[in-house]
Amino acid sequence: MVWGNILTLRAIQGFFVTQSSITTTAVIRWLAGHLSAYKRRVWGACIALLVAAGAWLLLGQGIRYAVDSGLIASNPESLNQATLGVLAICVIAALATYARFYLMTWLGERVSADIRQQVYHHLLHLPPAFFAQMRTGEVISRFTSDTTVLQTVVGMSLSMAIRAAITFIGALILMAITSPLLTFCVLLAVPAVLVPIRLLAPKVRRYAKLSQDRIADLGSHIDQSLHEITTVQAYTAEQHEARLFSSRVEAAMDAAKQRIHYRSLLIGGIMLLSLVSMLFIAWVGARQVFDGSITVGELSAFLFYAVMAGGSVATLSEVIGEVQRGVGASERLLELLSAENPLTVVGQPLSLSSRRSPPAINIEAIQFAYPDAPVLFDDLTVHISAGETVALVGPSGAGKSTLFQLLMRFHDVQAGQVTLNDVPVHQLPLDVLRKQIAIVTQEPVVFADSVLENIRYGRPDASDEEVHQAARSSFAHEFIDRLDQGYHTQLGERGVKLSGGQRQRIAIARAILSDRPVLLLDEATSALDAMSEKMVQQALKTLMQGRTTLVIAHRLATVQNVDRIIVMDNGRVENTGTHDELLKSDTLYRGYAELQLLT
Ligand SMILES: Nc1ncnc2c1ncn2[C@@H]1O[C@H](COP(=O)(O)OP(=O)(O)OP(=O)(O)O)[C@@H](O)[C@H]1O
Repeated sequence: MVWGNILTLRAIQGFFVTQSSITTTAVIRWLAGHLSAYKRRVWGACIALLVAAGAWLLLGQGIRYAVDSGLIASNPESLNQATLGVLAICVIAALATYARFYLMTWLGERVSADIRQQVYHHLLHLPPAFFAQMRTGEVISRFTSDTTVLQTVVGMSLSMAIRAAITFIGALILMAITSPLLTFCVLLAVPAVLVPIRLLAPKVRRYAKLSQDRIADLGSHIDQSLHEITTVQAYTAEQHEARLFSSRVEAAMDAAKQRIHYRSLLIGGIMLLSLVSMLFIAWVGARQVFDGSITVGELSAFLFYAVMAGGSVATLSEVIGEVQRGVGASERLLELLSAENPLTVVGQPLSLSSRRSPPAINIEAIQFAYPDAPVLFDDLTVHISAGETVALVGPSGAGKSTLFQLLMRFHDVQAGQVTLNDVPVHQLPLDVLRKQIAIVTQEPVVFADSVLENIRYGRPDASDEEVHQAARSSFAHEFIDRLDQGYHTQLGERGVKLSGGQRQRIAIARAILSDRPVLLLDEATSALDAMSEKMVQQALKTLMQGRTTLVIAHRLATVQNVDRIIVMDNGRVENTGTHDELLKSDTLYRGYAELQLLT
């Protein structure tokens, strides 16, 4: 099918917009978009910035007045006036600086918090294939360190850069009023100062991004090794992990060294060029005082402005590196945001005629391969009637779990279609489709939350009593009751405080509570002891009534009584029938049954 081909093509090309196509303009537009939600504070910060810069500039005039009318003219009255004036200017400058600092830091925090939410929301909707391609540790690093860089850049560096730019322009104007000749000399020096910025800033930015990438590698290493700490320690792989980590730390350090090198060059180069220019200007100025074309006060004011202008350029040179770092961090976050979800509704969105009654499931001549993997299903057809309970059996790798994934549309088929009540899944909004299905996976998932909330995950609006009822049906109530704080016991990350069988019963309770018309059970009772399994099987049997159920089971004892068994091998349906029929007609199935002493 054409849509299938288009989707695969996109998936093969990868999820990302390539980094080179994210321009600085796009980054600025993106950040400006976030800032525009807080216009009043942005205006407030700009006004505070202008007032502070203006006050500092006015200080030069105070100095000129104090020198010419006070010092040189030996007039104490003027000197007092000038001192009071300068004091007032200082107070205004300090108040405006407070307002600027507060507002800009607030904006930095706010924007990075908003960006975290935007990126997280986006990621939540990306398909599992994206996370198979991108390591979660890397994603976490982009969240934490890149947004922190942005927070500093928007909150501090950007305001410093704007303040420095305003001060520079203002100082230049006042210098021009004081002495056009000296200002001309300053203007001659400006291009020289810009040369290192032009040459070195792109390098700083490149190495900043590389350095963040290396930090992300560290994040994913920590994430993986600490999550699997039991395996690491069981195989006494601590040394190996430490060595690997150390090599990654060094790689991050190397990238950082390059960034620091170019940043230092940038700062040092600009410093040197501005100081040399200042020296030259002071020399020309002193000669102008000699020939009487300017007063000592004017020269003092001019030098004050020149120092301010030089200081602004130095600030700019420092924060430009930081801003480049922010652009690098933004690029990495924009990359995450550019990842597209290929699983969109194709054509006119349809709905299901009845959301409550169990649907018929049809898999029609599908073709499917995982990205970069050989074809798994080639022309596979499976029909499941409404309300039927069907077991899928077959050797490992036959494609049983993949069928579940296709039913929930975690991947798209490349040809053919999967339908629910004759509605193709690719024409159903994803949430409508997935709200039809309750799944218990091979490795039951338990979140770091209370037992109550773990079960309620299946239906967030369920009452406590409904949660207890679901736990009773999955035979989980008894062990939950024995826990320290019963249903309020916190289960720890990934449910580490529970046994495999207990986790499975929590997952089954969640599925029971969710009360959805399709039930997918992937080895749902494999971790239970014989006694609990028997009880849970009984509970599942009741649950399956009035639902369309697909069960994957390696142990045939658990599926002997289902309506139909489908024997799969190598992505193909080998046979189908009841347990007794298959015992007679299917050698693969009989072989299984004999191994499990069921004959
Ligand atoms: N995300 C993936 N990317 C690439 N290949 C995959 C992916 N998931 C599964 N496969 C491959 O697809 C094939 C079918 O896997 P699947 O998990 O559907 O088998 P299964 O019948 O459920 O096996 P088991 O009974 O061991 O769970 C296997 O060869 C597997 O290696």
